[in-house]
Amino acid sequence: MSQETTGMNYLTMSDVVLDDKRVLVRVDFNSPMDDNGNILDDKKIKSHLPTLQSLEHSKVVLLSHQGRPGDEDYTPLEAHAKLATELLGREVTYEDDIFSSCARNAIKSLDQGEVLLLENTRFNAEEIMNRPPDKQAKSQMVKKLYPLFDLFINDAFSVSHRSQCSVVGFTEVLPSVAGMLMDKEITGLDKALKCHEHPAIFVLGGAKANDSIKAISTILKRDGADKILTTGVVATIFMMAMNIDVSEVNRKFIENKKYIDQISIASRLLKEYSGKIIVPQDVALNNGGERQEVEVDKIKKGNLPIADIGRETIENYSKYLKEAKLCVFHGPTGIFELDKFRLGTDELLKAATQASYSVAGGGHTLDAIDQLGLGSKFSHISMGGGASITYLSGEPLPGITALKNNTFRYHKG
Ligand SMILES: Nc1ncnc2c1ncn2[C@@H]1O[C@H](COP(=O)(O)OP(=O)(O)O)[C@@H](O)[C@H]1O
Ligand SMILES: O=C(OP(=O)(O)O)[C@H](O)COP(=O)(O)O
Repeated sequence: MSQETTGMNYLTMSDVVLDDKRVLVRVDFNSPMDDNGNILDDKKIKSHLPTLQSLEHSKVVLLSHQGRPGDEDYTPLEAHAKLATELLGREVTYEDDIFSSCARNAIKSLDQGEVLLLENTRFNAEEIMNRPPDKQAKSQMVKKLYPLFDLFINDAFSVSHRSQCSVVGFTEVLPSVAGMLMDKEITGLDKALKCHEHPAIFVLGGAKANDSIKAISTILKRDGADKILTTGVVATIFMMAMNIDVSEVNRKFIENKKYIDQISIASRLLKEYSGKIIVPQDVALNNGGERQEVEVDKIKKGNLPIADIGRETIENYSKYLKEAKLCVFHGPTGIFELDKFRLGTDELLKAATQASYSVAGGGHTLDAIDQLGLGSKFSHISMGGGASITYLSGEPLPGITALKNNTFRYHKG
């Protein structure tokens, strides 16, 4: 049983018999993809190898999502099965459905040691309706699949902040345990959660700004950070909350991302926690592919997209990070995929490693860390961006709560 800090515990793979069992594993293979459907980075898939290697005498079925409906990286999982086959050194068969009779027959005919990857869970409409576990247990996916298994393993920490069918539904109806990656993530992040040394600095950027803004609210409520340094799309929203004119193109960007409602939340947070949330003083605009640095009150002039934080901000934020005892870094500071706009991400990642305990999370963030060769310099690297900051905000993650509740339901003795 885990030694997790927050009271109730969950079981791990070493608490149960795995050999000969029919095991359903929720993994998170969601990876950066190029326009041709190729996987750009194998870290997410690799991170599950310890769990999959421990299941070599079980009949294993994997569930994962990839992207979000409407996004360009919302793809089938065929490429993921191929890459998993290479990485695992054993065949991972791909089934292009989730719970049709074809998929169920393929599951039933699995032999010991075989691994089958089902289709992208988000191809099923019920998956992305965030609902409580008891409701998710009544979804078609759960009802059709669960009778075919003896055990459910949640190894997908990085999506456990979502109350989605494949994350919380099976724990209602099957004995369930945490996978090895899940357990490692919780252990690493608990050290940061228990670190009461100050200053504690969070650098929050990237594109999933609603997750970050929700976490900022919870972090500041529990006095969990001395400063929140905003970057990326999160910073654009806070600038708008401060009535900085970010120009039409950036306003449209926020609108298209459906983040307009986040502006008033950001405005409330700025008032409520005065001095805690820091907003860039300058940014780098994308002027025909070139880096054009301007003070934030000059953004309105050019109607050009914000693509990174500026040099003055980098310098200012680096000063905070030099003093930090705890640093949590989530999300690139800009469009780091373009060489001209990766300066902020590179410099702040380097500065973040100087903290006594440093945590970084999120697929793109880890990609940037890899490119800099900084992986070993962080105290804990989390596969989940949104999940890790939610965890560090002190808010329970539905996927982990579901595992804990399962312990009491199925393993009382
Ligand atoms: N100012 C910005 N405008 C548009 N996109 C941005 C900006 N800053 C960062 N991004 C984009 O955010 C993406 C990563 O965000 P996110 O998925 O939240 O990070 P992670 O995968 O590390 O959790 C990157 O593709 C990056 O180009
Ligand atoms: O990559 C993920 O999250 P992250 O970008 O916060 O690290 C997870 O796969 C969750 O994906 P989601 O944010 O579409 O639910």
